[in-house]
Amino acid sequence: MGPRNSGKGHDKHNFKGQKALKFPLPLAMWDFGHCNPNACSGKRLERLGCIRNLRIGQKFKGVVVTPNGKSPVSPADREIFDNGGASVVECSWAKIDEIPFSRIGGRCERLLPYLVATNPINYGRPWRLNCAEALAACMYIVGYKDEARLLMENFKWGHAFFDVNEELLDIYASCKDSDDIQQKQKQYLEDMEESYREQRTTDFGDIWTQGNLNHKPIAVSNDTSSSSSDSESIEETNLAEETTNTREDSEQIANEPTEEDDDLWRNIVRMKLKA
Ligand SMILES: C[S@@+](CC[C@H](N)C(=O)[O-])C[C@H]1O[C@@H](n2cnc3c(N)ncnc32)[C@H](O)[C@@H]1O
Repeated sequence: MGPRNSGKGHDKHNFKGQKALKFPLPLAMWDFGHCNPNACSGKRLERLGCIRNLRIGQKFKGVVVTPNGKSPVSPADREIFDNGGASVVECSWAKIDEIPFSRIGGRCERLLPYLVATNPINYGRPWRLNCAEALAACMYIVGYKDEARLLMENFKWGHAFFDVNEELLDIYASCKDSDDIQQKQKQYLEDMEESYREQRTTDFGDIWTQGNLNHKPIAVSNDTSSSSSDSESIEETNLAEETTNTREDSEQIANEPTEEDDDLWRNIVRMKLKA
């Protein structure tokens, strides 16, 4: 489904001297061309006329959603968003080391708080959102909830992002600033970890009634087949392999857990998705 213009009051957001985009808020990206055009959410948004390209060396005056940020985006960034929109860095997670962060970015560089990817490549993986998810999360948190949903309507799996993250997104959107978000995020993660550990204790208690479970695989509910039937899906498997083979990049995102934690968190997410 193509983007709809959700209407009033957004004309002022179109960039001066730029062709009006087919999305009501100004979105932009630095595209490093790492990803297959058929599998890349940023390129898809570009094809649909929802996002514009930035040059390397060009700074962005709105909110820059980037692993190079130091604090999470929050409702306190609303004014900056209104003055310039939001941008992302379209690149492969595997090649994030190669990004010349000093030549891109802007004055408002932000991380995203804990959220779970639902795109077919990184489904169920915390922190590692694709460009469309990252822009939608930023819009939602600063208060453009309808526009965030509108953007994700361009992806077959887009609704899942809100199915999985809505509770958290609403918590973040109701925060005052990034400190508040960090506090709420910490509390949320601690609660989730605790309920996961409790659940595991219960499962362990039950284990004696289930015979030998050695090597029994964990039931994983991250089947992407149902969501990978759109045109982007053909190359996604390759990209997924590329991504999972380069886990050493995980420390690139300040809040991202270590590889051990990553497994823990994926299990927690699975538990939550099954609940
Ligand atoms: C690394 S690219 C991967 C793009 C992917 N190939 C796609 O199809 O969209 C994702 C971009 O989204 C933003 N992003 C995603 N998760 C983020 C997070 N946790 N914190 C900050 N930025 C994030 C960053 O701009 C990042 O460079």
